Amino acid sequence: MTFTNDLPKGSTTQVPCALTIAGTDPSGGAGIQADLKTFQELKTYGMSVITSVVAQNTTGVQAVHHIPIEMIEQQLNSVFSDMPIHAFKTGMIANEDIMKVIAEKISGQDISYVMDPVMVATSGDPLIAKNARYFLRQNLLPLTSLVTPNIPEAEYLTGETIDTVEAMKDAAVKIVEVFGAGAALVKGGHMEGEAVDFLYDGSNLHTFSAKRIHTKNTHGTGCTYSAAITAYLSQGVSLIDAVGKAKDFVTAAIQHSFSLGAGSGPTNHWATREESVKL
Ligand SMILES: Nc1ncnc2c1ncn2[C@@H]1O[C@H](COP(=O)(O)OP(=O)(O)OP(=O)(O)O)[C@@H](O)[C@H]1O
Ligand SMILES: Cc1ncc(COP(=O)(O)O)c(N)n1
Repeated sequence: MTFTNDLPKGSTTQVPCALTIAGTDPSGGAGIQADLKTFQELKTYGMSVITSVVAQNTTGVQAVHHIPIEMIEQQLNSVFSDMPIHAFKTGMIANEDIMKVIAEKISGQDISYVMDPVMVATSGDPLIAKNARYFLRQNLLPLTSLVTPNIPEAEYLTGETIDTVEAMKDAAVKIVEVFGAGAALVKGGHMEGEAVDFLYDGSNLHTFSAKRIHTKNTHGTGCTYSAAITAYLSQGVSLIDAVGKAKDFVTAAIQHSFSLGAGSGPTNHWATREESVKL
């Protein structure tokens, strides 16, 4: 893929560009902050549209403020009307009204769309309204190139209990074949043993496996993983290679994660740098 189209006036560099549409994390481990750190680390120009401001840290969520719908729409218009976007992702989309404005903006766009179907934070705090889950599945899921549910999210999307590797694979297939996602990556962070994820791309199942790292510092792993996939897609990397490279990125980020804060600490977004210092 080349990036000669739609470059902003005065731009001297051809650069892959990615957008995240998500909520914030002032403690810097998850949400928009994790996404932008990941884009930057992977040398993709990062942009963001904020859906909700979340007061949260490593111990949990303290408060949530949703950005008014008109302001979300304005942010989307600002970016989509002026900037090249080679891939985008969504994270926390808290309610149906926010989902609607995003769906309107992105339907018909021929750009890779990665959905992290964020429902509950690592801390257990809910991040989207329960009644909005159905809308997400019916209206946004069919617009995706890839959806990246963890086990509880895949259980919601499929309506099935997932407690085996076979059930994870079946869920990935069902999310594509029945609910219309472009592809589905069911993540095994919540299972025992190896950290195994299954990708169904509409034709084949692919397995991505890494050794489980024994750490409580996994705040933001889902955000970081989906942002890394989005960054690689923005660079024209194929879906399967993008997931494989992003898996290596998130595994290193967990391996070198930080024991910051009193709860589940953040991952290390610069862990794959050669000069990375293990703290
Ligand atoms: N302890 C771990 N060791 C190695 N890999 C892990 C570990 N925990 C999660 N992963 C991997 O990290 C990625 C994110 O998976 P996970 O299932 O945790 O997503 P998530 O639940 O959306 O993330 P989060 O914990 O941020 O909500 C997956 O590739 C998963 O296999
Ligand atoms: C704004 C926002 N989006 C997503 C997550 C999920 O991340 P995690 O499950 O790793 O806490 C989060 N905590 N905050």
